[in-house]
Amino acid sequence: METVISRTTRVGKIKYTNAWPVFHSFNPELLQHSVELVSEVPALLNRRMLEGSLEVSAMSSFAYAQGSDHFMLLPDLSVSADGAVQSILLFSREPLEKAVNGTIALTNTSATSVNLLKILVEKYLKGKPEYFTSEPDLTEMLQRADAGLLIGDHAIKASWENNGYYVTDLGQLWKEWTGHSMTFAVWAVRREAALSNPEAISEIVHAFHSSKERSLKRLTPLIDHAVREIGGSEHYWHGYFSNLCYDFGMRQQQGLELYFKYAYELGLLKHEIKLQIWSDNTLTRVKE
Ligand SMILES: C=C(O[C@@H]1C=C(C(=O)O)C=C[C@H]1O)C(=O)O
Repeated sequence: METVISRTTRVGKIKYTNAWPVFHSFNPELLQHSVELVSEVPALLNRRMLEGSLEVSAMSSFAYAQGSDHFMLLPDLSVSADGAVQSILLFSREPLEKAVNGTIALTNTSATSVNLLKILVEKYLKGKPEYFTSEPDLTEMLQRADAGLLIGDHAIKASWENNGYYVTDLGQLWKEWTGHSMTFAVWAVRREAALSNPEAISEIVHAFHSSKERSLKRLTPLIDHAVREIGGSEHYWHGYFSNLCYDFGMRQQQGLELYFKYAYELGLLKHEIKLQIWSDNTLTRVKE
């Protein structure tokens, strides 16, 4: 674990399209404080946040919970879905009821969704599969397993292929079972950075909020970029970005708290989680 807190704030960016609206207009060069942007899949950002080599990051909500003593959540930022999400998908050779008693390959890029799958399988579907972790390659996964879990752009691309697999959207299944929204990613700051560099964190939070607002007001630049970089149609991406929710209000918090409760009950999390949200005011109080 690093103990030196550099004055440059290292900020992690999820490199999947689902997080683009918060990052699209987030330009470190326009900020007064020094910011270095690190673009990676969620599992790597999670590891770096937990070991302390990033100060701020979008990360798997499950990984936030694992290290919640060290983190505060940044307000009103998340990647959530109230129902189908379109990019957290279980592909199976057999219908779901059968697949959940076979072998399931789990992408090594995720933390939230692999544990969401375990919760759904164990508590809702009453399955007893064997799991193994794999690179996010569906063909390889299904050579060894009955089903494979993909997230992000890997899931999106696989959903476009006419591969004949059964496809289960975990956001939809969660909603069907619990009636709740599901939060896959949150934005967090390490506590020591929030205390030692409050002005930088405040500037970064405001920059995220204005990027999000700008993107959602005008999706066209993001849609064009996604079509160029990933493929698919404008119609697809318009639907995808409009369907996801980037807020972290009561509805999202309640869904996430339920997910953490179930994860704790199954022993996937070692302790119960109380959401702690950063604000300019809290910091003023802490400093007094
Ligand atoms: C909506 C998504 O949410 C992602 C899922 C994550 C996870 O499972 O750990 C982490 C970050 C999110 O960006 C997605 O990847 O499609």
